[in-house]
Amino acid sequence: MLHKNLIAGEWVAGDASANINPSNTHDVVGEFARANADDVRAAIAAAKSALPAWSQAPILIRHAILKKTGDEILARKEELGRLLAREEGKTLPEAIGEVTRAGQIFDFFAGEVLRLSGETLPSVRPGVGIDITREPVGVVGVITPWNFPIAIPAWKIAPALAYGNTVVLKPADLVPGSAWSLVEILHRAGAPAGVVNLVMGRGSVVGQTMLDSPDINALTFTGSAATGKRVALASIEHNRKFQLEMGGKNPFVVLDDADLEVAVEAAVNSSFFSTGQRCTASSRLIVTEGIHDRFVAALTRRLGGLVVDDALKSGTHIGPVVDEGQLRQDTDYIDIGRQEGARLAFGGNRLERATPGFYLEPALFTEATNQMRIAREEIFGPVAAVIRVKDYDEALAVANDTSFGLSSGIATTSLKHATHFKRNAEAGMVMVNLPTAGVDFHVPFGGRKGSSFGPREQGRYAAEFYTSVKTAYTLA
Ligand SMILES: NC(=O)C1=CN([C@@H]2O[C@H](COP(=O)(O)OP(=O)(O)OC[C@H]3O[C@@H](n4cnc5c(N)ncnc54)[C@H](OP(=O)(O)O)[C@@H]3O)[C@@H](O)[C@H]2O)C=CC1
Ligand SMILES: O=C(O)CCC(=O)C(=O)O
Repeated sequence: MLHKNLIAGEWVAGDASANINPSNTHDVVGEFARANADDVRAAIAAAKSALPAWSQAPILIRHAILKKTGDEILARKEELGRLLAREEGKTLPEAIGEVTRAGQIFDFFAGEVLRLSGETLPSVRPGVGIDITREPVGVVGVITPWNFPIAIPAWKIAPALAYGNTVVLKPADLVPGSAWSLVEILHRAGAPAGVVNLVMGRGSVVGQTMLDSPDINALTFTGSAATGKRVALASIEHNRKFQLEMGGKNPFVVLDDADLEVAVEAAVNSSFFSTGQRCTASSRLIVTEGIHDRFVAALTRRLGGLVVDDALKSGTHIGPVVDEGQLRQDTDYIDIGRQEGARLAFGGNRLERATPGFYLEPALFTEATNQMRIAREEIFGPVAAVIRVKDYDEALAVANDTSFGLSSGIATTSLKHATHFKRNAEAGMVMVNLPTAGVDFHVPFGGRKGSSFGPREQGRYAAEFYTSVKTAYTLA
């Protein structure tokens, strides 16, 4: 069956592209239609004409559609989790966790529809009243990456719809299956024609046509810094609101006084779970010298016990890398690390398994410095470098010496250091004795410096991007 694009409420065919399972490249997950530029323009036009009715729709209708969508996602989390693990390569428990998060996000924003509010203030002028209200921004373009195939579309589409906007979604070409399922659920849940449009296909065609359209009023993007820059430049050109979530080079600090077990578990999760393919993953483990050798020994032992295998197999801890291109990027960086003089203390080899897939042993470097490319550039794979430092002050300085600022973590039993780190880490999110990755669905998500641009995503803070504030003055 060809999975078609959804444009103006109709399923529209297009050139078929095969969605391949990275755990087994002989396994075709499904055939998905690729949209062309005309399809994209039709989707944008449909979103524009659906906007007036949707933005005025009774809030109970908007609430019901989002709630129904969230409930169905949660009811089908095992099945959708299998699809996600099969197309992206994260393990089945990780994939079911992501689907669950997507369902919870829809439920959360279904609730937000009923909590929309404004403010009434007195004016400095006698007899004048002021109302401050929020209105939809309009047609929202959503461009998403491959590493969270359902959660990222969910955390962009749910608030867009809750606040009365219409949507054109372009999911990553590598993983259209989960996005297609999400849109199909929304369609059946009653989203009117044109309110949610799905245009699958390549970024260079589908994404670029969205960037070039004067009729997209706001664009929300997650992906690489290079594409983020294109989104920014095109959006400025079109006077469009935009929001970018890009890379990370997140530090995880381990202090002498850390609980070793807590530190190792948080580091393994931060650096290697989800195959290191999270913008919140930690690829810099900054360790003070009193615990350094014990930490490296314990971490290496732990890595030796991890199973890298088919994402759907029970007992797999780390699934495959998403595709051949990303695998090449990971192994290139492993070579770069060696050439730069870091010591490969564990792993880094390509692995053969029962089925042909993109399997890579987790790679741990030691004796790295923060100036090396492996410590400065986003790798986006199961590769981490340990940087030895003297004390907390040096650890904090190294942690902040990066052009990114998404997430930051520390393992310590010292309240003083934990408190100081929370205040002084130059990142949008700080974790104490917890992994740098794996965030809640109901609180703000986003970073600083080169990691993010624009208002925060998720939770109530999402309203900043998806609404436009109006201040009205009335002479009574
Ligand atoms: N912050 C994060 O969460 C992520 C960071 N990355 C980083 O980016 C690197 C490369 O990954 P990649 O998937 O290529 O990232 P991209 O930035 O290319 O992809 C993100 C999204 O942008 C789309 N896109 C690509 N080109 C354009 C364009 N000209 N106009 C509009 N949209 C476009 C992509 O489409 P399509 O893929 O269909 O061509 C995809 O939907 C990774 O190795 C990693 O370092 C990647 C993913 C997520
Ligand atoms: O760590 C998380 O839970 C979210 C990570 C994420 O959003 C990303 O990698 O794009």
